[in-house]
Amino acid sequence: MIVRTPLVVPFTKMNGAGNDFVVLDNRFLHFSDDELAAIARRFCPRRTGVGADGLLALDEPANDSDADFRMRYRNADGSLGTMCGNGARCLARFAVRAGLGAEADGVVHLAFDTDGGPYRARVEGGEPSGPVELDVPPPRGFGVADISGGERVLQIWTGTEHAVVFTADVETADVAGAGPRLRRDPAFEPTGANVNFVEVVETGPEARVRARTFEKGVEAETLACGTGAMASALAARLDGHLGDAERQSVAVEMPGGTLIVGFRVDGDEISDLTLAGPAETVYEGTIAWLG
Ligand SMILES: N[C@H](CCC[C@H](N)C(=O)O)C(=O)O
Repeated sequence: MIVRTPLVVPFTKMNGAGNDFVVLDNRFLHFSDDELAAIARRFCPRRTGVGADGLLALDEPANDSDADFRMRYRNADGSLGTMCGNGARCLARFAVRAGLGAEADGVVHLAFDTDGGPYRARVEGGEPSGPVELDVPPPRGFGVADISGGERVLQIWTGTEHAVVFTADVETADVAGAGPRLRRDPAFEPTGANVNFVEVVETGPEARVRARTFEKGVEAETLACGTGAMASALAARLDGHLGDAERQSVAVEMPGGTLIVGFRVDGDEISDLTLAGPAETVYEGTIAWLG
């Protein structure tokens, strides 16, 4: 009989507005991309694993980067997510607990690299929860997607691919039906897209929308999606639903909580994009990894 001893791996369970993650300090674990994908597939399932929408790994930054850390993200099915807005907010809080960043007036400032570009975070003091705000690189590729069925769907890249569908009532939107269909539409090949259903509730400089997101890689609706909240807010503004304020704030109400998206608009140029919302540590544990 072959007896193998599992590697005991410490992890932290975190969530941002109910979008939940298994978080590893990979500076000491050195898991490869393939290993992180396999760990996500093994431990993200809710009945046979820890239960999470994705896996976050905190890594050393590249040698030529002066960031505090590098974020790596895997969806629950092991696929790569180039960026995860809620995950980034959680990993920033995790990094502060690991002693990274510089404090000024009770706020810790961090810079980190992701597969979707360089980010900055401001983490407000206190544990285990509190607001974390991100400075986000500008979005790309806003436009009407060329969907096979001919329905009107917008697309925008906010660190990862997003589709946006406007609806009069987000409660009754067909997230479980239209979500997986649009997610695999040829218009979004080769990566596929996360699909956001968005209802505009209040217009103006301090606007409010309700949104629900079907996430690729989780292949289900999640309780909140940070890059999806930004996609929803930006598409609502750029598609003409919110007005013409130069400085735009949008409260994006998702099933698990509210995320605040801010940006500046000059014609169709977007700058100073921010994403803020809660990030919470729930528990610490160990997982037994047999490789
Ligand atoms: N929940 C994440 C998005 C994960 C993106 C992922 N599902 C993908 O694009 O593969 C967020 O807060 O932004």
